Amino acid sequence: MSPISLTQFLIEEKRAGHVDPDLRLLIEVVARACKRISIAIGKGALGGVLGEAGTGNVQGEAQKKLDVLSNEILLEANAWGGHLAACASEEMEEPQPIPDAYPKGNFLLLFDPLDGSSNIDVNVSVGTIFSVLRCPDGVAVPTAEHFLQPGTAQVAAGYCVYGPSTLLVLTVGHGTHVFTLDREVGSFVLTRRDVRIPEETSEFAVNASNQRHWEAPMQRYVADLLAGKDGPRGRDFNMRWVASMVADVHRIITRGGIFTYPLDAKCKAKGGRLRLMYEANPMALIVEQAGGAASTGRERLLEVRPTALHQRVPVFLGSKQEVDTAVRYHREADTGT
Ligand SMILES: O=P(O)(O)OC[C@H]1O[C@](O)(COP(=O)(O)O)[C@@H](O)[C@@H]1O
Ligand SMILES: [Mg+2]
Ligand SMILES: [Mg+2]
Repeated sequence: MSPISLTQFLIEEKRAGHVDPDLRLLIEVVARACKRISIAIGKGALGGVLGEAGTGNVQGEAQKKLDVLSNEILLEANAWGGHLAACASEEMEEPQPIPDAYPKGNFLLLFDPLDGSSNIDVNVSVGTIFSVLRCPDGVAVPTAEHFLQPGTAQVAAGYCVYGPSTLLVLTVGHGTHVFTLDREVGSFVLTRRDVRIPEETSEFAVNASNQRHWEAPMQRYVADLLAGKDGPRGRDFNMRWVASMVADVHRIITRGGIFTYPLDAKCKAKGGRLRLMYEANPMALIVEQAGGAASTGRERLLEVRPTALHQRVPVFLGSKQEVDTAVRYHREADTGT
């Protein structure tokens, strides 16, 4: 069968009633922006895009030049698009409404323009994560409160991973699909349709350097993984940690596994490390649509009621049985059973 492009795939999805015409065009605009980011990243030091920007963001983090550049590329591309009412980003304190001079649409776009920032200067895979919501009816100038919708309200979610090849992973609520950027042609081509994550896994991803700060159930859960076949799990587990969520999640989309950034004493006051609206929620929808599961350790991630645009949450996602197991450890600790 001849490969189909992202455009052809989205036309098929539109015909199937899975996406409306405006959402189809919005996804194409985001994909084109990711292609531009991929080109900028590919230039590396030659393009002067490595290193610090010298500015900070609402998270209190030092911004990398590529954090700022990727944010600008996404804002500019979407300002023109005509499918949005407003954008929100990890790199901006408040949402950015589409300027009056530009055509507007009915969607709200959230993004983490550059995920895995700590890996930019060491040439390790990084990415872009995005989530699409509907703008509530009758709202001309959306503010942060209009974005505070649970993950179940997402109409589309995706990430682009900038690695040896550039991949776009997308769901519009009917399965999860992988597209590869054909750099010669300059377009994304469908390379895996309807991905399924294996239910069981022997691979886990966590920043183990935080271990002493973890809660008791997390300590016990990882101790049993490390005990391997000599412990209660009865088999050996392997560990991976890229420290780019997009790369760690893409490995799970490809061959299974569990990714976790749990609550720990260091990030407890903030509610977690990873951001709900433009990291956890889009990844949770992508993973669930591929047959996996996503939880905070105590509730289904997609059902978390958002209270703030940049709020953080604990994250457990990936192979269903393993996420269920991690949740069971937390439930047992919380209920004393
Ligand atoms: O540095 P740590 O503690 O390993 O955390 C790594 C995590 O932080 C992140 O880099 C946070 O995302 P940003 O790079 O977009 O801020 C995730 O991609 C990754 O999973
Ligand atoms: Mg991120
Ligand atoms: Mg980021």
